Amino acid sequence: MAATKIEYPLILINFKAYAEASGKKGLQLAKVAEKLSKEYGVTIAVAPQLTDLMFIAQQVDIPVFSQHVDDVSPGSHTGHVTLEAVKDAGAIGTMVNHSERRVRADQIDVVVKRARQLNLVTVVCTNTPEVTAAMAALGPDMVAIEPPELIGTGIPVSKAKPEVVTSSVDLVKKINPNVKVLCGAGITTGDDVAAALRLGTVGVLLASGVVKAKDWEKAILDLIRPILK
Ligand SMILES: O=C[C@H](O)COP(=O)(O)O
Repeated sequence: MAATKIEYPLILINFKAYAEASGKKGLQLAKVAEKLSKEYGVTIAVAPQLTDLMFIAQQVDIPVFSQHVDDVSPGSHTGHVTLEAVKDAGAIGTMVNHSERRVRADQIDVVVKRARQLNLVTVVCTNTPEVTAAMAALGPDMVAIEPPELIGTGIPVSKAKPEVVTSSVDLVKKINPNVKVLCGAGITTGDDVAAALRLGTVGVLLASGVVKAKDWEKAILDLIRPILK
């Protein structure tokens, strides 16, 4: 049964649509994350592929997020993903507006408000400090600043564009200090995570650095090194 509470710092691993983390392989990766999370007392959450959401949420005791959700209520909406379905699947919450799955600001607003009513945690992805500020005004639990040009490059935002992260953190503090800030794009090593935390974030959102690693356990162990309790 997936965990129902988030503690920070947070390492959120997005499985995207990578073949390496699809179906049973996705479950194996989530199990590795769960094992290391328990062993080292670090919060590691996963965002599996939507088709695997319930399958994985039922079998791991770490927070599980949906990668995306639509702004529709249950009903006549073929091919859409509702917040209710994500909750039924056992997810703690959802990401929304990932740069690979953008949605309109008015739709994000609906998702954030409805998610709050359903006690689901929201992570709104953003691309610039200005957009981060605008999204923080909607009151999600977290925003995740990710310059799209660094995604999947292995060049960490926390080192390559620290000013983007610090400006986002500063703006969010002014606009809605309750909103927590993650950063992502190119995060691969523990040093990248340490840099992200030094810049004022509460954690990272990452994908390829773990999903595409030859040895998942080694990759995650390196990532959590700076936050071991
Ligand atoms: O959701 C994750 C982000 O898009 C970062 O992806 P990445 O870690 O492969 O650069």
